[in-house]
Amino acid sequence: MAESKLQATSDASESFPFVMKTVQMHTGGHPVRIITDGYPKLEGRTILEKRAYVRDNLDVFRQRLMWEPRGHVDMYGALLVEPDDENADIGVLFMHNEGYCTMCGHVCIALGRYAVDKGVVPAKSPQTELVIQCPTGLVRVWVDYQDGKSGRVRFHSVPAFVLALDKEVDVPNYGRVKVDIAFGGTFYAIVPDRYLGLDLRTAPVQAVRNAATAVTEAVKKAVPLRHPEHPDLANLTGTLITDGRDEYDPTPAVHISVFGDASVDRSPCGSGVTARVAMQYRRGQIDLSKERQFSSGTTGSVMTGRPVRETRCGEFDAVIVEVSGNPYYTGTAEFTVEQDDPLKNGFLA
Ligand SMILES: O=C(O)[C@H]1NCC[C@@H]1O
Repeated sequence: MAESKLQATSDASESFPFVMKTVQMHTGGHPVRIITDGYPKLEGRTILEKRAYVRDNLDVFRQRLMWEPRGHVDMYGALLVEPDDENADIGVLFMHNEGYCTMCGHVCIALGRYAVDKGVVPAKSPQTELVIQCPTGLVRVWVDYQDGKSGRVRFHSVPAFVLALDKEVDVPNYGRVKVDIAFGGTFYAIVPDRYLGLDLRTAPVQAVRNAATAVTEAVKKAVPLRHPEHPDLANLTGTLITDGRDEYDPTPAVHISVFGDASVDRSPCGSGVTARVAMQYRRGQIDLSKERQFSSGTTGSVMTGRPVRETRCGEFDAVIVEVSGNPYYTGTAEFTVEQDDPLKNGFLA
């Protein structure tokens, strides 16, 4: 398959000084560090097995690239892997400050553009279609392509569904709070800001980070998650604190996604947009084919979200959601790891 030339993995054993190479992009302000060289060869037949393998055997490589001094608490990475589904053009594992998310929309948007620019699929105007295999499943991607330049990207993720509406959870320091829990390739708790005594328009990001983290921890303790297809998909990635403006409106709805170990998304969070649209659709607040704008409360960057068709996921009524956004290149990097560096494997201060 054409993607093998993009693999970042090799049989080479680790020797120092160790070098890791990346291409850097961002979608809506959130970093996408695409690893192009320096990862050991992965084991595992399926993409979920490969995800488990890197988590259990190669986590130090994530720490070196996501944590300080090469990264930071809000860094995000993408490791390209051989897909195990013949319908996929490329496979990807996602990584952040804490581990390996099963779906990431802002990376799929950046990776769509990157894959077209690298010739994984032949570029076609006005748009080029490709399929990315993510741990959550196959994601269809369309990349605008005009006059030899790739641009805006939209994707259809796996079926999105609601697990719970208005679930009451005790959140230490915030009281009893009603949360929605929805799956947009991974699970999110969704809570309007006023339920937590916040106003997204004025709250300091640190206050949002703290409140969302408290909700995530409380939901993890109180609500058992399940996914009909695989137990590895039953993870709560984080919490979306929203402006509560879920009835359809042509102006952007705002939210902030806090995921992993209290990492704050600069983008509107593609999997979070998918989950929020699934929740809005279930509540009858948005119609099929009506597009809504979603703005990040951190940067003001915008993604669109649109329910496109109903489907099922096991016992759940589900919906396919289209999300779009703009990815940009920010550079390339070559990172060095020296053997005698006591902090060579990274840290979070
Ligand atoms: O866009 C997204 O879906 C992601 N952004 C960071 C956290 C999520 O994985």
